[in-house]
Amino acid sequence: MSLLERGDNAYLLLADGTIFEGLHFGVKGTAIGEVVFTTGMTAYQETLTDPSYYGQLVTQTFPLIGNYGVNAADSESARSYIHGYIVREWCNTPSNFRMEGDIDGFLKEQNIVGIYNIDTRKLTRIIREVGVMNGVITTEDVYAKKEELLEQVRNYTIQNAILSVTGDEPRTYREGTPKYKVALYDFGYKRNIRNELVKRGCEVVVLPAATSAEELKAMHVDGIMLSNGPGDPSENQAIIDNVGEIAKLGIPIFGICLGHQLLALSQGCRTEKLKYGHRGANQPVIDLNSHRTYVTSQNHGYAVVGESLDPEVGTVSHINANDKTCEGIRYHKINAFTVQFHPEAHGGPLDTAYLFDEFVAVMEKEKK
Ligand SMILES: NC(=O)CC[C@H](N)C(=O)O
Repeated sequence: MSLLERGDNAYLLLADGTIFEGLHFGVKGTAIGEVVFTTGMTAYQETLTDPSYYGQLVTQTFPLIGNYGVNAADSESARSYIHGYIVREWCNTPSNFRMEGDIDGFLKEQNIVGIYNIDTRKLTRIIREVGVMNGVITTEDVYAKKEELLEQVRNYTIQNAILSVTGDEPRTYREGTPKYKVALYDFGYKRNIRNELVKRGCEVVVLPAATSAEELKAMHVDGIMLSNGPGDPSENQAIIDNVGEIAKLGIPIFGICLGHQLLALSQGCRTEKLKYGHRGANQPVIDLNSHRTYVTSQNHGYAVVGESLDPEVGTVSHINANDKTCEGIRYHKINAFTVQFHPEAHGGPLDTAYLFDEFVAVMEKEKK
């Protein structure tokens, strides 16, 4: 019997009432979330462990997932925060010299409900046409419980996102004799952001999201990294106010994704929800200064409204080549630059890793 014919039933019910019938992998149960798609053809483990996916049901547009297995080294955080996983087909005979297990085992270990053998192309087309919507994966009889589930699905919102994923105490990482000390604000950070900094001679102190500007000041850091993270950026007023205070310290700042959005909000910008977001490893981004286009890794559902940026405060430095939304800002009055995409990749191309070099160069200049 092929993998596609085997196993217990699972269902995906969307907020608009559409039902997909599939089979279950991972754990059994019922999981509600916002259904989003990612177009990354590889790096499923990095996707599963990127805390920015907190509260979402993630579907992969690539039809075969799991063929190179999973391992401890490739996780982007200590655990997975996604609510559910949706694929066309998963591979139960993975093969790779680095593998330590398979995707089904990984989902079971992480307590994640998965569904496979559904038409993920059809699902993606619905999301692209209608926009991101909530849904539920269940291994129970969806037809018997449809109305009850629909009510829960329609009332679902991602809440307390940052506080659900941030660490509870500062942690320091270094290699050899570091030259710079960087505070990494953990809004749900991906490990490779930390690694890219450590690799460039930084001692990285990962800080809980609520660490105040005053506490930070006492640490005498050379630079501040504002991390990626989950949820609607505008729903974090206390953190946005704190980021505004942090920006006043005069310490060089580099922000990625949620960090970019939070800094922009603190500087008077607005954010908006995109129809279906940018998630994948081949998003084209134009650097408006050099006119070069970079292929970038992305995972976001919201964006800073470029027009809401006061020209005295900053300039939009990058835009998305597809929908022209804001992908980066250079600030004039504070020593900061931020990007909506992921220069740390994992997965995806390393085209924009040079931004970490730029951040180090800014810190070096400030030191002198
Ligand atoms: N990767 C991120 O930092 C995502 C930021 C934010 N949660 C969004 O969806 O837009």
